Amino acid sequence: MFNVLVSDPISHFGLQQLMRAEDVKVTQITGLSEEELISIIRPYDALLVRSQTKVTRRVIEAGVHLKVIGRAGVGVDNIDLDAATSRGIIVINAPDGNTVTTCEHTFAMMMALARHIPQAYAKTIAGLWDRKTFVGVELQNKILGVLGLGRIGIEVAKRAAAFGMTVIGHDPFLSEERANKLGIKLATLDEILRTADFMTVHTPLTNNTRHMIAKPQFDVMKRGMRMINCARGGIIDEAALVEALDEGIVAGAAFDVFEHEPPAPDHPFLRHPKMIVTPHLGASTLEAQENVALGVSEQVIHVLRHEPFKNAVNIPAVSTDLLNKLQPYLTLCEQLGKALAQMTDGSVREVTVECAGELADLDTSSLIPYVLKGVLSHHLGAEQVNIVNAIHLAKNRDIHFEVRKSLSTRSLSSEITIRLKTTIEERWVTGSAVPGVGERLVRIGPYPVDISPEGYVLLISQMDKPGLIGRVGTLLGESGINIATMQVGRNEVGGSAVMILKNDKKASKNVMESLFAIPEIKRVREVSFV
Ligand SMILES: NC(=O)C1=CN([C@@H]2O[C@H](COP(=O)(O)OP(=O)(O)OC[C@H]3O[C@@H](n4cnc5c(N)ncnc54)[C@H](O)[C@@H]3O)[C@@H](O)[C@H]2O)C=CC1
Ligand SMILES: O=C(O)C(=O)COP(=O)(O)O
Repeated sequence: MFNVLVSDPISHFGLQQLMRAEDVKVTQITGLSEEELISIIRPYDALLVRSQTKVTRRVIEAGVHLKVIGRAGVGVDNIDLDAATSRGIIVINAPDGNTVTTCEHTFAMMMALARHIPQAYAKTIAGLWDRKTFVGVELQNKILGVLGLGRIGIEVAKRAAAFGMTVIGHDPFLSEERANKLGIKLATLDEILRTADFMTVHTPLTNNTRHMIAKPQFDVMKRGMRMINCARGGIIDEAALVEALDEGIVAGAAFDVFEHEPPAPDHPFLRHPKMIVTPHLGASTLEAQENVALGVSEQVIHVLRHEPFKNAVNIPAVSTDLLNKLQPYLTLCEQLGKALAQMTDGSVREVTVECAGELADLDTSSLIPYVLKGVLSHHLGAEQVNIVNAIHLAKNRDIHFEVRKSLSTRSLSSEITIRLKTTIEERWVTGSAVPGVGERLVRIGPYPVDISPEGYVLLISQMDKPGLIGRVGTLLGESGINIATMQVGRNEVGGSAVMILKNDKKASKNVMESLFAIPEIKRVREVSFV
């Protein structure tokens, strides 16, 4: 049974997905302080949050059974991603469900700002009929600067065009071609600051975007600009904005988000006559809440059940098409890594993944976590390593890793060679995934083999001498070890040779020592794929 804790108000409709699952027990407790969350998190396998719960390093460390943190929404700045990644906890969000709803809120804010709707409403219901103070501006023929042209920014740009606005935008990841198609003129931040009549931000809050708009930016800004922030508090420096409002640089600002939420009662935004504010309502529509709760619940169940999942924010995203092509090689990579870790002495320094054949045409960088998982789990314990934290653990240990492409393939259409360099030696193994047959080890170092990576494999390096195979067979037989398959290879008659035996049982320490005591045997290793 998987225990799931829901610590923020999440749509019941979406949660039903979790509640109906026979192997999931859902507990919903909202409004917890950090200390309270720490005190109850221990038995939970999954934590589901929105933006209120701060999933700090301390919370993550107390959640010793956590496998996944689900964010029913987009922004994950309330979750310590480094802490989750280093603990191998998958963080999942629901990236699409909040797009339209936040875009529409941005427009609601932009229009309310242009026409002073909240201020006019307050006066009207107070019994005053003031038509002079609230003369607004039109959106038509104005320049809208959009900072961050991802899902929400692009939807905002599309709607702005329908209002007759000219849209200029800045996003390091939007190509000129795509921008042209969307009718957006790409601009630098400086150009936006100097020319836009309205500016709206739609970036995530990161170390790069924190205070992206601060005093130096207000200093060059077009006088009379109106600003909207329905993304995250902290992207625009709050104190600098208040100053710019007071100096008349900014004509008005509409904010849905604050650097600290909820803001203190004396926060200057709350009583500034040129500001309008909402309490982080961008995502708060029935439709969006159902969408994000459903989306994240589905993926959390997949993670818990070890089924394929999507929308993880701390694992590099791979397209479904690429993932389908790489799928047959994922287990192979882990097994090859596992084999090498058991075959080598010394501490691991370098791991290289060399792809040959058709694989060489693909982006195979996502194979790395699987190889590292195989290598590291031998040293650190299988429980400690997974594909989320494998890269992090390798980097922490100064293990260098890279993917190389090789254009040649000696036998099968696609092969993967993993090389492991340690402080004292370098070894390599090659494998392939054969349709209908599964994973195969096709070379150990230079020696061709054909082994399915399962069970126990004895690797013996010896001198090529008559009678040796018989002696090894007898020794294993007398120890009750059944040999499933045996392969031998040599460089030259009487030279160095290898013997690879696949056994049904693990060889004991005594057996290993007896084998090594045979004078012609130079090295014996057992690789366990169990
Ligand atoms: N007020 C609310 O309730 C909601 C707020 N949000 C906020 O909106 C943000 C954006 O959401 P989406 O559009 O779905 O995310 P997205 O990931 O699709 O788009 C973000 C865009 O910002 C761009 N970007 C990053 N750094 C930048 C920089 N320095 N300058 C310019 N562009 C930069 C990225 O390249 C990306 O295209 C979220 O991260 C979240 O913080 C999202 C949903 C609801
Ligand atoms: O999805 C996001 O990034 C949001 O900001 C929405 O936050 P919320 O789920 O409403 O607390």
